[in-house]
Amino acid sequence: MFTENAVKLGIAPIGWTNDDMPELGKENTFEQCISEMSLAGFIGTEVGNKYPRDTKVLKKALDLRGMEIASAWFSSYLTTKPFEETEKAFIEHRDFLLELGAEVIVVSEQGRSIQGDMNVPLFDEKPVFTNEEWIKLAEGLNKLGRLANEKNMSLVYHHHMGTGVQTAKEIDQLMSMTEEDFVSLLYDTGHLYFSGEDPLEILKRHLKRIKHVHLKDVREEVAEKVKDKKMSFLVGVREGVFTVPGDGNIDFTEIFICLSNSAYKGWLLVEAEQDPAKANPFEYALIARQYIKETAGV
Ligand SMILES: O=C1C[C@@H](O)[C@H](O)[C@@H](O)C1=O
Ligand SMILES: [Co+2]
Repeated sequence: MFTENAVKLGIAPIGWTNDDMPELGKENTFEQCISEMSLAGFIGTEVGNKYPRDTKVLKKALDLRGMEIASAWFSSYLTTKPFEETEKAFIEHRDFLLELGAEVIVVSEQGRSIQGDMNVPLFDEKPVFTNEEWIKLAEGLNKLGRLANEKNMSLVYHHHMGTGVQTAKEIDQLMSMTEEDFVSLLYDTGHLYFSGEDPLEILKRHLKRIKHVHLKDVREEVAEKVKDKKMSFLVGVREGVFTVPGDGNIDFTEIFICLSNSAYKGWLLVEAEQDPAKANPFEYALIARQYIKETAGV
């Protein structure tokens, strides 16, 4: 389905050790994590909290396994902190990724985010940005995107549950308020489905802006439970709302067809945070790899 070399397959470390809840998978080492990724047939990864920060050490460990860095998450606070603070941290993050050879920088606005609050009900209390916050966010992202472009890199914005950019309407608003030369979109299937959106519809609508893909599946019955029982995002993750493609309720067939028929070039990165004590990360990486082979032909 995908033409040769159009996409690269990666997997995030969050199934092995969870940066948002470091107690999940604390026993799994960095070396085990990247070895199992490679053994399961992936050639890339994003940076997790156990990865060495020394780029030479990190690159050597990855090179030994034929792996590379696709990107790493950056939390912006454009709506709540002075721009200069976010700018300084962003430049450091950009330069770290540049040294590692990454081409995209994942950015998610965390001003008033509830994604890290263990006890705040996800569906009742997500932030809704005011006009003033939207303007700060859009203007700030345009500036950060310019800084990314200076190094031939792209800023890819991560819409996320529990943040001010979660729903289809909010994604549309962000895309319309930012400049396409500076702000691209990270398409995360799991966050869209969990939010109650149609991932395929968003893909078709913003295809031209999408420069990075997170493949996450959702267990529908757990998503319903999170909503009904007013659980937080993190409790939902612990309960198993997310899983690897092929193991949940999203049918990726049309998604892969749409991406492969487009000009998309870049990473398809499996990202399925769940409790590694319940879902063995290596076993689930193999399930994902097999599903992608069968469904996307790569
Ligand atoms: O890209 C992501 C990074 C994680 O830290 C986050 O919580 C997860 O849900 C995600 O999509
Ligand atoms: Co993601």
